[in-house]
Amino acid sequence: MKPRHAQSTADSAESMEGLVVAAFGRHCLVESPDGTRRICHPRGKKSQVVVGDQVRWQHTGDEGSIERVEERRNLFYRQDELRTKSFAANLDQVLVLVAADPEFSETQLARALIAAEAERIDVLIVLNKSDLQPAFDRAWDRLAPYCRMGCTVLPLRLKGDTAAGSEAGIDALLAKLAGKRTLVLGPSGAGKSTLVNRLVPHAQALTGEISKALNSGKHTTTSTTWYWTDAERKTALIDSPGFQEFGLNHIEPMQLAQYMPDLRATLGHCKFYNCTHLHEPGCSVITHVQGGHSGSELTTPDTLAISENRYRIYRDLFDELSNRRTY
Ligand SMILES: Nc1nc2c(ncn2[C@@H]2O[C@H](COP(=O)(O)OP(=O)(O)OP(=O)(O)O)[C@@H](O)[C@H]2O)c(=O)[nH]1
Ligand SMILES: [Zn+2]
Repeated sequence: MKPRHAQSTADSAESMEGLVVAAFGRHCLVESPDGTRRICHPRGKKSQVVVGDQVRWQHTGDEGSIERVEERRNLFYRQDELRTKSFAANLDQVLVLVAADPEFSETQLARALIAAEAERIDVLIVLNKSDLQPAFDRAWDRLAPYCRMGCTVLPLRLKGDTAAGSEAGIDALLAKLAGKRTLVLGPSGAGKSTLVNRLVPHAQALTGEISKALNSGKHTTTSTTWYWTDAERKTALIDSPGFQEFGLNHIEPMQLAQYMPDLRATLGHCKFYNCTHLHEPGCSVITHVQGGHSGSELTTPDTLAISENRYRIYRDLFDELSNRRTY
């Protein structure tokens, strides 16, 4: 089930507003508009809060009890056969950080972008380690289809071996983040911790404090954390693990092409209204796949070209989602 709108019956006049900035099991940390933070517990067994939720809460001694979760603008989540994992709610954008090295998985990237599209959340792709050549240029070329389909793709260098290799691209990135709530995802080794530490002073200390408060001193390496990058608390980075194993069980296979902007641009002209775009004759998607699956020879450059890799990802995902087990 998709926990889009968890609500309890109580809505007392004494309740106060707050923002969920960390969640772990049945505890969460709620920040008041004045910046103070307090451990709260959701009331009722079913109500579930996620980082980014706006809530109404009441004092219960030193802690608080969550009375109500406000309706979510969006909820970014993944779902595999066994469970649903919510990353965060009410996001302005998802930033996928990949690097020239280690080589990133395009399938993983595509999955995260599809999950964002399905919730109508903007995406931003950042390619880190521009100091590493020729790996960087190769990775940049692999991202060309993403630029073509309308994603913003930014180059970045957070570190380098030489003096000349100090940071670059950070200003352009900051401009994209300003005033927004951005979930940061990325494969291990891409530089996610380096980025968070660069943009959030004292991030490590803060994470330590949160773990201690929520998890009685143990390290919660698997939880999602909210950071303000500015004293005014206008720009937020939400750091979350879980880029690997990005399950899309919540996506209907027949909807999949709608969530892939390059495929979506070619929709509406297939011969069959219920075309799966896998093998049907007269399929407008297949016509635009680079490498010519349709056999049709286009004489002018195809502005709607779909890369072979992107189409392969579509086919594999369609197959996976059609064969998923439902409970
Ligand atoms: N050459 C180069 N190395 C970088 C750059 N940015 C980060 N690194 C290095 O890449 C390595 C991985 O960075 P981390 O920030 O630990 O990566 P991470 O994504 O948090 O990875 P996990 O901790 O495994 O999740 C570190 O050794 C960083 O110093 C860069 O722009 N260029
Ligand atoms: Zn089709």
